[in-house]
Amino acid sequence: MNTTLSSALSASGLPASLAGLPFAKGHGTGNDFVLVADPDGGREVTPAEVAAVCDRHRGIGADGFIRAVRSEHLPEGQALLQSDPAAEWFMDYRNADGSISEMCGNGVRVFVHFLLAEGLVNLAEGETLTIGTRAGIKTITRVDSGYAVDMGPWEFIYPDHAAAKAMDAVVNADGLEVPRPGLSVSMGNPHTVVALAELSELAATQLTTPPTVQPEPENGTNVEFVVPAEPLVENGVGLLTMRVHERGVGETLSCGTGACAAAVAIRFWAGRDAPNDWAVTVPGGVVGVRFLTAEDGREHVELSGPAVIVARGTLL
Ligand SMILES: N[C@@H](CCC[C@H](N)C(=O)O)C(=O)O
Repeated sequence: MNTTLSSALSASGLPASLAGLPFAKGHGTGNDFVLVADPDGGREVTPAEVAAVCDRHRGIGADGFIRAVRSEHLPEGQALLQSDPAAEWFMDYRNADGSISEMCGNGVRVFVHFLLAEGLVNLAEGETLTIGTRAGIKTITRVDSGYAVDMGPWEFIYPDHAAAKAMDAVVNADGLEVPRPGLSVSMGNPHTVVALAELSELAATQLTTPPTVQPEPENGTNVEFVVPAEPLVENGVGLLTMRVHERGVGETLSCGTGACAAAVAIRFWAGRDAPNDWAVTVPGGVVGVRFLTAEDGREHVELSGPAVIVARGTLL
């Protein structure tokens, strides 16, 4: 046995550096996270530590790892405090493989729910809170069904190409009969959205191996396969069903930024009469997406959905 490695592990098999660390486990529509409070920023985590904790067989198991740090203790957070001194808390988000992502839409709701459960913030229904993320400051409102997050403006990853052709990528996945056109959308993090005609096609798509995307955005991409309902709109709400393969994770039961990107792409393809309100059904539940004109005069995307904490514990 490699003595260096074994001495770095505790009896649990987790990195010894993690022993004694208190954590919570939570999820938003089945997209699950291990959460750790590190108010003073003294507990930086390595990719190997994150991957060990998120391991579904030998760790706690999760799609992502979230560290709650006071913004003043991270360089990224300090920069954000200049524009919003109220953004006291920073969501330090990692994918299950230890890689950093700029943003996590389900994670941000669970993050705020965790801050509340830990007594680190107060937030009554109808009140808002700003928090720092690597995709900038986000404003979260506590609503009766959970949390509504102003995710900010969406963007095309390849603006000229997308506007001209309505698609900018070719996507293939096991189970698809032929490669499909995709549209690359940034919600702070990268997404490539593919529309499928039938739910049977969505079910046949295999996401145990990553889809291929040509061209792939520079830092990789999350890939959403989306079936628009027929008819698309019911009572003013656009209806979508989606599965996702997440960068740094694999297939997940839900992806909040992915649901936003899916609504952006389908609304773009649907044209002028497409609605501003969308309900996106994912394997883990339903999230809401709304397009609204924000105070800055730009179109923002609002994501809403539940957040749950299911356990607290201590790593051994
Ligand atoms: N599940 C998240 C997205 C997490 C980050 C993603 N895997 C990436 O690498 O960009 C969500 O709810 O948005």
